[in-house]
Amino acid sequence: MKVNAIVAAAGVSRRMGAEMPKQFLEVGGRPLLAWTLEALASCPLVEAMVVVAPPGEEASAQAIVGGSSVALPVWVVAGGTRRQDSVRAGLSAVGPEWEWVAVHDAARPFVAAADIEATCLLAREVGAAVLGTAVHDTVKEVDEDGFVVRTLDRSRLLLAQTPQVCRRADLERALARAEAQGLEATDEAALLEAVGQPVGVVLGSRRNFKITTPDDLAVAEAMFACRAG
Ligand SMILES: Nc1ccn([C@@H]2O[C@H](COP(=O)(O)OP(=O)(O)OP(=O)(O)O)[C@@H](O)[C@H]2O)c(=O)n1
Ligand SMILES: C[C@](O)(CO)[C@H](O)COP(=O)(O)O
Repeated sequence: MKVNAIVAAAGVSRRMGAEMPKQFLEVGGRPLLAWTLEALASCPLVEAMVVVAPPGEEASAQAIVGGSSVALPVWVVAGGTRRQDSVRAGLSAVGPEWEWVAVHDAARPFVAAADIEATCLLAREVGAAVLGTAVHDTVKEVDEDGFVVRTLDRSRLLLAQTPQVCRRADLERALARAEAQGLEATDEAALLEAVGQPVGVVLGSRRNFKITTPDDLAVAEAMFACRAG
């Protein structure tokens, strides 16, 4: 099995509120995107990557690729307004010789090679797979006035992470269907579910959290400092 990883790195980082998109911020002394590319490249099944950059920032992304230790073929393309637009742009740069793609967030630099591999292998077995974690807190449904309505059964809930792995052709079909039906989704699994594709689950680690807010960035700094020390 050989996998082409589509790295979604075209977001604007509204919740981070920094002076530049978070994927270009220095964390642990290097751009966040560099850590993520190297984490993906550490999985032997990943044999190429497509980095989806904010439109107009392709050169910055290319410079980060060049400054990383990644020795795989890497293409850089411009993304779109929504995550699914960016993934679609990335997918269009993946040639038909690639049967399998793994979509991964640039904002998840701590993904483990073993978890990427397990997600890819489950996808090969069942058609598609997503990495995620169980819910570790009690989950409440709340009404618009801020009062608790009920406590949900969390035993069947999954916090979806990336990578999310499937056949190139299935993702293309799911994205095209979403476009035709005006469906918006925050991850690939939701698009695949909508076309009836079963999606298996690999339970991974909370270390693979998505750097979303300034608090997350502080946690990431501490984790990189531990790794270096
Ligand atoms: N149009 C978009 C939106 C998001 N992403 C990517 O998808 C990943 C997960 O998205 P998120 O963390 O929500 O990033 P942003 O969209 O940048 O953040 P925010 O929602 O706070 O603006 C990120 O690596 C981000 O760069 C993307 O490639 N293209
Ligand atoms: C794909 C994702 O990382 C899974 O958790 C997530 O959905 C990305 O976007 P979000 O807007 O932060 O939900």
